[in-house]
Formats: sequence, structure tokens, C-alpha cells
Amino acid sequence: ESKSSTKLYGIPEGKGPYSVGCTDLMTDYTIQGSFFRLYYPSQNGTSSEEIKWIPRKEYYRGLSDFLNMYRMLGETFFQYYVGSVTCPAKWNAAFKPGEKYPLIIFSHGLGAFRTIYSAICIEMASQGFIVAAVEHRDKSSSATYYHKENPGCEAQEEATENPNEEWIYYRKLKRGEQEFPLRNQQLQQRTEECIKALDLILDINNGNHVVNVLSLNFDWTLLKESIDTDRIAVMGHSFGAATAIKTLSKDARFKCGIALDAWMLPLDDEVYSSVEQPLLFINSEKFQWVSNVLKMKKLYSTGKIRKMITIKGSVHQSFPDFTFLSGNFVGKIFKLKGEIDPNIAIDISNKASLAFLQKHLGLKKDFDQWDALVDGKGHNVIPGTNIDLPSTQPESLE
Ligand SMILES: CCN(CC)CCN(C[C@]12C[C@](c3ccc(C(F)(F)F)cc3)(C1)C2)C(=O)Cn1c(SCc2ccc(F)cc2)nc(=O)c2c1C=CC2
Repeated sequence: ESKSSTKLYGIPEGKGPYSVGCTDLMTDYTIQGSFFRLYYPSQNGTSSEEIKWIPRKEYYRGLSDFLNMYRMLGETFFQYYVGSVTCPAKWNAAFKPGEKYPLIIFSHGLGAFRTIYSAICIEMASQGFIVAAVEHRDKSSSATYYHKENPGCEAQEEATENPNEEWIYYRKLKRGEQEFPLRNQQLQQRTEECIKALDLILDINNGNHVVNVLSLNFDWTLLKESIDTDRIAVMGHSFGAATAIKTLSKDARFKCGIALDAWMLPLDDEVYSSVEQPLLFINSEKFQWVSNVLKMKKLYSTGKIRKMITIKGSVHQSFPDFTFLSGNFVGKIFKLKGEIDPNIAIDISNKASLAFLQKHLGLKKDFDQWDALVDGKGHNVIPGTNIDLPSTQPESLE
């Protein structure tokens, strides 16, 4: 088609049969509350406004701090660079009731937050999943916020633009500080937040009323009895993939997990023997290293279903949305793009994920057409890892 009709770059829309809506839910007036973006199958035609991909300017501040940019420079850079990018889902579009959908809880990476894996979440929702992308309050996200209950708010007129919002920014590792204790403590909190998000969604599924601190006009009651409670999975990228693995070990309601370019450092030893559910590792070619992949291999043991594939020409940033938002030149410099076209890379990741989910959630869809990808067969994909692991043959007996 002509260039003018296709955006030079933008976050790809879902390819599945369902149109996709998205909304936000924040509960409680405390940091312990749940906060996630819900991507869901929506009713066709319901008009809805387009929303910004990064909803508040405080996220620009968080990103520039995380990326060690000068704050003023960083904020201006992001405002200019992504300020006009919209999220390709329909904001607050009416949920499409009438069937039970499998559920995915998605956990973001270090320095990320709930909105920047929308290409993955929207694709899954377009294929008939409900996806809750949690926003973690463990100070691993570039920025996040919660609403404090303002005293005497009844008296106050319509809430001001920023009612008592409390913003929390990324916590850098201090000079000389050991990384594991901080990351493992954050991992515990992240896992609790994924489990709390599931509890909340199951509560809504039972028809219980939910108080959304964010005054949005979205009808949560339409989700009553719409979750297929036997078909729940957890997914995440990098630190979020470690979170998915730990969440599997903590909560058997999650029937399988998908680890996107997992960062294994935050995991403690007890996890390696306590993940019973099927687990799929989808790795980029450039991010992985020997000790990290060896930790993935430690999760392999007889009777446990483990699959691993590597997407050739991909980089760590091939999974978050930034990979769609830069030209080739800038993209290559910041390692936001690999050699592989970002749309092809995310397609492989999503199709392998769908095939794995069909098999291990027992879905009755046609995602098995992509089973070969899960075995590492196909263009731009290899089984296992490209990283040369030390041979694991036992020392030859003297
Ligand atoms: C210098 C900071 N230093 C902090 C430890 C390392 C920073 N870093 C490499 C970066 C993130 C990079 C990035 C993003 C985004 C632009 C932009 F310009 F496009 F916005 C540019 C450049 C800079 C690639 C990573 O942390 C990689 N990484 C990530 S990146 C997740 C993320 C965060 C923000 C985003 F906007 C998009 C994606 N998630 C993890 O869970 C883990 C790691 C490493 C181990 C565990």
C-alpha cells in the first residue's frame, strides 16, 4: 500500500479476530493496592477516544532518570520523541461479554511500566485473551503512582487535576550496593502484586463490585463470569520473566508461564525445584550470557515441561514497544532494534506464545498451527539457545 496509508512506524495492532479495548484499574488509596492496565476483547463499533501510549509526563521523568539522562533533556526528548504516540487499543471500549476468556497476567521489566508492552498484550487480547499488565510499586519501574485518600474529599468539588497522587520513581542501585538482595526483595513484592491482581480479577469475575480509584467510565460488571478460571497464565519480560517464574512457584492457579528474555539474577535457589507448571523461554540472540542460560537450564528436570527458543537477529528491546518507534539508524544505536524486522520478531514471539498457551491451557483454537515455532523450527528461530554452554558431561571417571 502507499506509504501515506501506513504509518512510517507505530505499535502494531492485534492480528486476531477480536477488536481490543483497554482500561486501567487502581484499587485502594495505598501503595499496597493493585494497579494494572487491562487489555480485553471489546464490542465492535463502540466509539472510544484514542489515548496516549505513555499517559503521564511523570513517566518521561522516570525514564530519563532510569536512562541516566539529564532530567530536563530527557523529558523534552521523550515529549518530542513519543509524546504523540497513541495506544492502538480502544480506550474504555465496552467489554465483549458472552464467553469465558483465558487470562494472562503480564509483568514488566526493570525501568519499564504497565503500558510499554502493548504490542504483545494487544495481540493476545485480539486472539481472545484478557490480559492484565500490572504496574509494580517495588521501585523497579521508571515511575508509578497511587492516590492518597485526601481528607475531607467529600467536601471537595470534582477532584482537582491531580488529586493526592503520590509518584514513586525508579530506585537506582547505590554505589557498592549488592544487587541480589534488592532484586530478590523486589521479586517477592512483584510476585505478590501478580497474585493480588489475579485475586482482584477473580473477585470481579464473581460479580463483586470493585472500587476504581481512577474515575474512568468503564463497566467492570460486564466481566462477571467472563474469566475461564482454569486457564490462567503468567508472562513477563526480563525482570518480569523472573517474576513470572517465581509467581508460578508460588501459585498453582497459574497453569503455565512464558519468560521473555528472562533475567535470572533475582531468583533465589528454592525456585529451581518448585516450578511444576510448563514453562516456555523465548530468548533474544544478543541479551543472553552463559551464567544466565545455565540458571534457565537448572529449571529443567525430568517430568517438567520446559521449552526454549531463540529469535535470530533479535535484541532485548525487541519485546517492549520502543522497538517499533525508532528509525533503523537510532534503533540500531540504542539497541532498540536488532537485525530482524521488529514486526517479524514480535510475530514469532506471539505465535510461539499462542501455540504454547493452547497446548498447556487446553485451548480450543487454531494456535497449534504454530507448534513448530515452539520446537525452534522456522525462519529466524532456533531451538534452545545460541549461547555456547560448557559441556555438562560429568568429569570422566579416573
Ligand atoms: C542505563 C540503565 N541501566 C539500568 C540498570 C541499564 C538499562 N537497560 C538497558 C536499556 C533499557 C534501554 C533503553 C530503553 C528505552 C530507550 C528509549 F530511548 F527508546 F526510550 C533507550 C534505551 C537502556 C536499553 C536495562 O535495564 C535492560 N533491562 C531491561 S530494559 C526494560 C525497559 C525499560 C524501559 C524501557 F523504556 C523499555 C524497556 N529490563 C530488565 O528487566 C532488565 C534489564 C537488564 C537487566 C534486567
